[in-house]
Amino acid sequence: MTPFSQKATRYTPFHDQIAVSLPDRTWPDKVIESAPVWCAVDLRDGNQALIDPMDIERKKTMFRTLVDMGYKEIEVGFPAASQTDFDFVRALVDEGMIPDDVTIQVLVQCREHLIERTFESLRGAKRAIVHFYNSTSALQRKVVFDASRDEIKAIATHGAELCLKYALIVTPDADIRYEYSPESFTGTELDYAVEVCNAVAEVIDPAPDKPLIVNLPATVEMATPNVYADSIEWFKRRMARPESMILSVHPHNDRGTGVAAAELALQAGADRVEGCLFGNGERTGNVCLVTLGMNMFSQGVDPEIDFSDIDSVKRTVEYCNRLPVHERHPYGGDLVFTAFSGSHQDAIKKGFAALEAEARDAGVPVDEYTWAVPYLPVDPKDIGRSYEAVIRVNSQSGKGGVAYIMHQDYGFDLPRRMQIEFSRAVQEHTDNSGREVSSREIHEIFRHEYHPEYQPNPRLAVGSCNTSASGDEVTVEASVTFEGQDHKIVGSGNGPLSAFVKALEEIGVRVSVQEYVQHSLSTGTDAKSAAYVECAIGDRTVWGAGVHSNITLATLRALASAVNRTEAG
Ligand SMILES: CC(=O)SCCNC(=O)CCNC(=O)[C@H](O)C(C)(C)COP(=O)(O)OP(=O)(O)OC[C@H]1O[C@@H](n2cnc3c(N)ncnc32)[C@H](O)[C@@H]1OP(=O)(O)O
Ligand SMILES: CC(C)C(=O)C(=O)O
Ligand SMILES: [Mg+2]
Repeated sequence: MTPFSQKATRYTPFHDQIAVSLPDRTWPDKVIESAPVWCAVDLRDGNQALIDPMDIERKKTMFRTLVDMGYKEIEVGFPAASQTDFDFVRALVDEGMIPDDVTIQVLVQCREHLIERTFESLRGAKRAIVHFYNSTSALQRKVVFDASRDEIKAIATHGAELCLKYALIVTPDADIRYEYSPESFTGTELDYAVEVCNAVAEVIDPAPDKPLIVNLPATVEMATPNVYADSIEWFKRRMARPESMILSVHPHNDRGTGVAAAELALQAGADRVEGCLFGNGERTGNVCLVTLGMNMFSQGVDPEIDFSDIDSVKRTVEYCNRLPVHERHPYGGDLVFTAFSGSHQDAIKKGFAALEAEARDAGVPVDEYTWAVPYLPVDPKDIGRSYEAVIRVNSQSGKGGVAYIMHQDYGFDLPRRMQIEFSRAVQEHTDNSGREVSSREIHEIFRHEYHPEYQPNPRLAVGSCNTSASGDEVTVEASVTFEGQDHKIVGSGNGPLSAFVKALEEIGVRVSVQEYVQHSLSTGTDAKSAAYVECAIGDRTVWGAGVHSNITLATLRALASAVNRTEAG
């Protein structure tokens, strides 16, 4: 059997098939500064690639979603192909579902009976784009049509003539515009593609106020996206009636670079882009309209499409297509705003804190302040997603992620060295389980580690306490249980904590406090306080935590929590 490494010799490099030479290209220096004309082809190209094509209810749902998002040109089907597609176009027209600022588009081959039926589907429509196509590629001319260049060009021009004919006969009162696609453009010699499109333009006779859309599909993506961009710029320079022609692109994603191809094509002068939500479509899909639009948004360019509730768009697309959107799909996937790894979590946590501080200093609401958080290209909230899933913890996570969850979900603002200590406890758990640990589980681990009432076999428990002050001196009287014995202990110091440390000496507990932090709990039961103490006890340094509505009791419990984390000595 031929080894895999030698099988590559079966494939012809693209540059040996199609010559694209544009040494004076200008597109690499261009920047996308405004939205193109978008055309959503989910209901045609997307639908023709589905395992189970959409039924009429699904089609209506998809159509409404596309309209609500702001798409103004929507390819709604191939009405001559099936009764379902025909009926759907009829339903859109008859039920008045097409808003005045939206134009439906229908696709048809350059064959008379199909063109006639297509116009029948549009009877009564106010306006539409009739999109006719034939393949022009060298390969298809040979194997599908067995026809010469001139014969293939004649299919296109005859298709254009038939469209004009049936528009007059069937839809004389409608505002019909035309789109022509030299299908398999990427496999077509460029000089020939321009010859065919200019010949079609000659027949259609477009005008600036009624332009012809010339759509150059990467029916199969065959080369790197810079080659597509070169071909678009090359073509645009040679369009016979540039003022009356709209240059449209229709990238597919066979090489996984559909988005890049569309973006470089826009730099190269394309005016319009056809694609599908979340990249549904033939084989590896059409170019993803969500990614393209959101890429613009993330560069400060208004895509003129509303992505403010991306989850609901995703749910609709999954319902209509009966295909899942991948968890890693740009912008919409479930995991794309989630960091599991420690250093990312640390940076995100610091980024959020810095953003909030800068917005506060500038007196600007944080959701209007210039976005800059590491690892998050856009603010998830701008597209209707929450911060809940931004940080998730598994064995790859570090203290930043654990601290973020403790703060975000439970209001605990753990001191830095305590974060390090606690994250070791969480890490031990994730290493043992080998899986992600939920926010609830992290809280549970925290309680077992630090809360005196949950700690296993606590040595020291604080019951009630009284404090009194005289001058600078504070006296604490506390009832405690230590290693099973109840005690009433008293001590004085310059604050309740040092007084309690002193009192504990009465029962032989020696503690040296290294750090003490307290704050009110900002979430949940607002009236409570949290206290954290770092203590040297014997030869160990450990943290303890306490929560109570009384700050002194929270502090004493924190100290007890630290004692409970050491062995009897
Ligand atoms: C790249 C794309 O996405 S293109 C769009 C593809 N989408 C679809 O095809 C979905 C809907 N299509 C269909 O349901 C069917 O193809 C129909 C109903 C339109 C036509 O069905 P049929 O006539 O039975 O068959 P089919 O599509 O195979 O037609 C093939 C014939 O049309 C010719 N043909 C194919 N495309 C075109 C075209 N665009 N213009 C003119 N002739 C064409 C072929 O050469 C072939 O001719 P032959 O029979 O003389 O060999
Ligand atoms: C019909 C055409 C535009 C098409 O879908 C393609 O070439 O991919
Ligand atoms: Mg296509």
